[in-house]
Order: sequence, then structure tokens, then C-alpha cells
Amino acid sequence: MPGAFELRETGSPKGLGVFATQPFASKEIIFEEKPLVSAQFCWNEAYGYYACHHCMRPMETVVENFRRLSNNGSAVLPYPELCRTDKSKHTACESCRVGYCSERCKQIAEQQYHHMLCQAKLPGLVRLVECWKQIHFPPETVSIMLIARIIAMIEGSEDKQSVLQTLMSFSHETVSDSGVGLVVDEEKLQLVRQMVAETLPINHAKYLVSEEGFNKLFALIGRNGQGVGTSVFSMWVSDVGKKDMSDEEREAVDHFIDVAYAQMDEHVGTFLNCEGSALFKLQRCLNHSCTPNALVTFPHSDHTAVVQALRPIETGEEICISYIDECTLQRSRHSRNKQLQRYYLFECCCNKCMEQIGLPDETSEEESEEEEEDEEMDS
Ligand SMILES: C[S@@+](CC[C@H](N)C(=O)[O-])C[C@H]1O[C@@H](n2cnc3c(N)ncnc32)[C@H](O)[C@@H]1O
Repeated sequence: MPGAFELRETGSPKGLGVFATQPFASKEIIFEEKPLVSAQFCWNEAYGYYACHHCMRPMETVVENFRRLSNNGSAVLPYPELCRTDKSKHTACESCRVGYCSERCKQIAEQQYHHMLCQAKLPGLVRLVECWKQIHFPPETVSIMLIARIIAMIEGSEDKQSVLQTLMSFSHETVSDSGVGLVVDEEKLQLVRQMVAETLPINHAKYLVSEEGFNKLFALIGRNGQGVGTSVFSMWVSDVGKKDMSDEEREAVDHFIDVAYAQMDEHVGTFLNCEGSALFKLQRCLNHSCTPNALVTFPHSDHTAVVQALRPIETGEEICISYIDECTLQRSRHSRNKQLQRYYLFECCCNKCMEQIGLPDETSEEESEEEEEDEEMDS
């Protein structure tokens, strides 16, 4: 949407930001974008969340998905014909058999990174993924495959320098203004770095596997990576919502959906989606605010990010999203910043945080306990 927004330098500490050059109504789409690179999380894939190896579109039918997530192999669903999965288009790498939702995704993957990262040609990749899985347990935030794909893209590109330059224009300081360093355990990070250097045939991107380069790459992903979530079930729910039906049928299907979510919650909790992370050229310019006016969604059920207004936005206003979840957003400034510093390496200077700066720390006992639990899970 040319002309609807512009990039502007805001100075220290926030840097570049995206500003509206026209008003947006609530729920209006501001822009949509495909990522430079994306990858499914390793544990997510290992647990059977079957997605296109390139665009993360779910490859299960809605019935298969519901049966797996509710642990009920004979469950039936109304309106199964509304499922968007089209298995007739599915294809796979002839050598390593990873699946793609279409011939197009297979071709893009092959050209960008799979030529180097096909497991049939690079058996060490399995070991690298297994090592990574022992270091990074769910809930996952980074995938070693994202790093491998970045390196493969540089190695395979005709204009290596420009790919590297694009990446290095993303913020990638390993230590924030508030002095917070990388979250990942240094020793484990070095182990992964060595394994990446030994596993991938790297000629041109050697800097990225040096100690300094690898730390920067990690910080870059931490600061700019966007979580991606796709679900054939939520697409089906959305399509059922649009279908014409009688009030009685609507009531019955709404009840079915409530019960279905409860059954899935019992078996897999919040892990409903194919999940991964991605780097976007434009979306990564969106700064964080604790009172965001925009939201990143994945309504096409693939890795295409759609940025949508959460409320009316005026011309000249900065477009901001939240990097933290809704629940954390409701917590005190102290708790919000603890997460932003820990996972995103910065201290927030949004209006809400600035207004609350002089207020006494209001971290409740409940919040402290939740924070301690989060920290235990990370360690
Ligand atoms: C995804 S980038 C956003 C674009 C960034 N401003 C730039 O110049 O590249 C995320 C980084 O922007 C900065 N940032 C974003 N929101 C911020 C905020 N509310 N307060 C302070 N720094 C912020 C942090 O350095 C963070 O690591």
C-alpha cells in the first residue's frame, strides 16, 4: 500500500519506526508482507505439527488436526468440506521427503536454501537439530533452522553482499542500552556455533559463525524475529463463521467448537498451532508499545504477516505493535520490562512506560511467582 505509511528515524533509543501517512480505521489492514526467511520450530515439528517446509501452511486436514490435538482418533467434525487443506497440491523433496504445500513452495525453498540444507545431502543437520532441541525446550522462541536458512541463503545468493547488508541493517546490538546482554547461556551458544560451523558447508558467510558474528546473528533474531502461527482448525472455524446457516445450526456448531477447544486444551494446552519464527524486511521496523495500535496476524494460514489496526490511527501517528502477549501487557511496568529486556534486549520507552516511570514498583506476588516460573523454564 504505497503512501499509507513511511519509515522515520526517531533517534535513540528506539531508532527507526513506521508512521501512518493516512488515517486507518479500526481493523483496517495496514500492510501485508512475506518474510525474507522463516522456519518452523524444531520441537513443534517433532511433535507432529505437520506444516509446509517453506511457508508453514498446515498440511493436515482439519479432521486429522482435530483428532491429533484432542487425542481422539475417531472424532468427527461438522462441515469437513470447509477444510482448506488441498492434498492434491502437496509435494515433497524427492531426496529427503520433507513436505511442501505446493510445487511453488518447493521451488522457492530449493532455490533459496534447500539446495544446501537437504538432509539427504547433509546428514549432520539431524544431529544439529537434535543438539538444538536439547538446548531450547518449548515454549520455543528461535529455531536453529532459521539460522541455517539465513546462512544457506547467503551462500546460494548471486549477490551475497546485498543479502548480508540487508540483514545487518536490522538492529543487532548484543547488549541493550540498559546493559542487558544475550539471554542464551554463553557455553551452550558456543556449542551450537561450533556445530553450525562444522555442519554447514560455509565459504562466504564465515563471519556469521565467528564468536562475534554468531552473537550478533542471535541478537538480530531476538530483536527482530516475529513468531508465526498457522492452524487449519482456526481457518475452519473462521470459514464456518462465514457460512450461511439457520440459527439452530449456528447454535449447534458454536457449541461443537467450544467443546472441541476444551478437548484440545485438555490434551495439548495452548500448543494448537504450527509455530515458528520469521524475519520481515518491513514488519521488523515496527516498534513496540505497551498500548499498541496495531497487531500482526497470519490470516492466510501461512507465513505471510498481515498488520492490522487495533483502533483508529491518525495521520502522523507511529504504528506500534506489542512484542509481549496480552497477559504480560496487563502487568506492571516492572514486569513488562523484565520480559522485554530478557527476550528482546531493550528497556521500553513507550508513552505508558514513561508515564509510569515514577510510580512505585507494583509487581504483585502473583506476578513475581509467574516470572520466577518463566525463568525456571528458561534455565
Ligand atoms: C524489531 S526492531 C524495531 C525497529 C528498530 N527501531 C530499528 O531501528 O531497527 C526492535 C528494536 O527496536 C528498539 N525498540 C522497539 N520498541 C522500543 C521501545 N518501545 N522502546 C525502546 N526501544 C524500542 C529496540 O532496540 C528493539 O530491539
